[in-house]
Amino acid sequence: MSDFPTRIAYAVAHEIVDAVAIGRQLPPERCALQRAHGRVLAADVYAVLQQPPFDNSAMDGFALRHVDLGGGGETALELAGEQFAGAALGLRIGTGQCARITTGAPLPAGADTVVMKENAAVDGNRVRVLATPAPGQHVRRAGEDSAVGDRLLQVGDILSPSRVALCASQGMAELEVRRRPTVAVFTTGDELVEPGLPLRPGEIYNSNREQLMGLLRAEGLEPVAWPTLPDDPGAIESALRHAGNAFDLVITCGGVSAGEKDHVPALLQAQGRVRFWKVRMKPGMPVLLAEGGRLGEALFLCLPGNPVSVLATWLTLGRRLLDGLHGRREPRLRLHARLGSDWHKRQERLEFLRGRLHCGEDGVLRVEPNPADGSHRMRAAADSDALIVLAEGPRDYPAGSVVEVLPY
Ligand SMILES: Nc1nc2c(c(=O)[nH]1)N[C@H]1C(S)=C(S)[C@@H](COP(=O)(O)OP(=O)(O)OC[C@H]3O[C@@H](n4cnc5c(N)ncnc54)[C@H](O)[C@@H]3O)O[C@H]1N2
Ligand code: MOO
Repeated sequence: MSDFPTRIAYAVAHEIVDAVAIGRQLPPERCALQRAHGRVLAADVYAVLQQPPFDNSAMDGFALRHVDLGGGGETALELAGEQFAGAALGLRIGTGQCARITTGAPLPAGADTVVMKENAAVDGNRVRVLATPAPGQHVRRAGEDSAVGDRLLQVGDILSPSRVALCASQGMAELEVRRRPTVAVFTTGDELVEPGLPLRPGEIYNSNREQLMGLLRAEGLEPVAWPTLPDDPGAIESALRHAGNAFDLVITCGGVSAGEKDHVPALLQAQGRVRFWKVRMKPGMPVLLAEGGRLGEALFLCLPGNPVSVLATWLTLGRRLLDGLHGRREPRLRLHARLGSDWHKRQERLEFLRGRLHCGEDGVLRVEPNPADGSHRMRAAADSDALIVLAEGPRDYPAGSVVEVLPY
């Protein structure tokens, strides 16, 4: 009997990943605004300024007092000055007057409405208003977007460009974000050769490293790739111990299944604390999650060697672990699509297919499963842009069935 969960359901793997991550949330750090894109906020953001900070014009035109406009017909007003976007000049608009104004310029005192220049004609210092604006038209009111003290963003929010811009509009030059984990990436296997070098019979090129590095970088991480490990328990232990003491997250790939050369599970069972090994999903079944124990403080996420298993386990479990470590508040967008053709599962295990997404003019998202479903079929993964999640249990999925999809 193993003293850790094994052959667990996908949903249980998610629960364990969440529990492990919550106990290891990364500490906050200050970060320059310009570097905050994509980071996760570690503190709520409150407005220190009202927005807009002052009443201002939404159009290039003339600021006026609405009471001065006649009921519907043309009105001539005296041009009393100009206020462009920039320092407020302290202009005041009196009865029968107006001021030239540009978009974003502070509204002169007394004015309450803007007529856009296309609806006005200038004749010396007279301005004829050709089409009467509604009261208050084209004025952006101070504070209509936010008031001082409003909570603008919350702990755990991802800093999208709009959110970084929102902080910039508040004058914030630094933000409190979660530190990103440091990540070491290992590929293992005596058969692996680096692209660019000659192959001998029985050997293959190492493709998983680049796949993993790309997937990790897409999350904004800066992973460090270690030299490929041979299928040698001593070499694996030594390298993983070094990494386990120096990184937050160690990701290995290969050597995690049942073969004579699969040394990773035994090492982590002996030296670390395995949180689960083997999830009832295909591909990716032998995936293992462990705390380092005597191998160091790091978390160890050990992915199966088959290339599509790497993709599936990272997208479904790895990213979730990362989100938990970051304390990400909003879950990633969950998408569903209609299957473009029938699919029959050969077994009951949860299965990830690869497929291509497209959204027709009817607004319905559809996904066409790729028939090459082996976990070594990299070309099918490359021809696709989404994983299709077929839940544990049902085996027959007629075309048109609604399935979850994970774009990649
Ligand atoms: N008797 C059993 N055999 C296998 C089982 C099982 O439960 N019992 N599980 C199968 C499943 S499912 C998977 S997935 C694989 C996973 O095996 P490992 O994680 O031990 O991975 P390896 O054996 O090292 O490699 C599997 C496969 O992938 C190729 N590979 C490995 N690393 C790379 C790389 N960096 N780049 C490209 N290709 C790589 C490797 O050559 C193998 O072909 O085990 C099944 N077997
Ligand atoms: O689970 Mo393995 O990942 O089928 O190929």
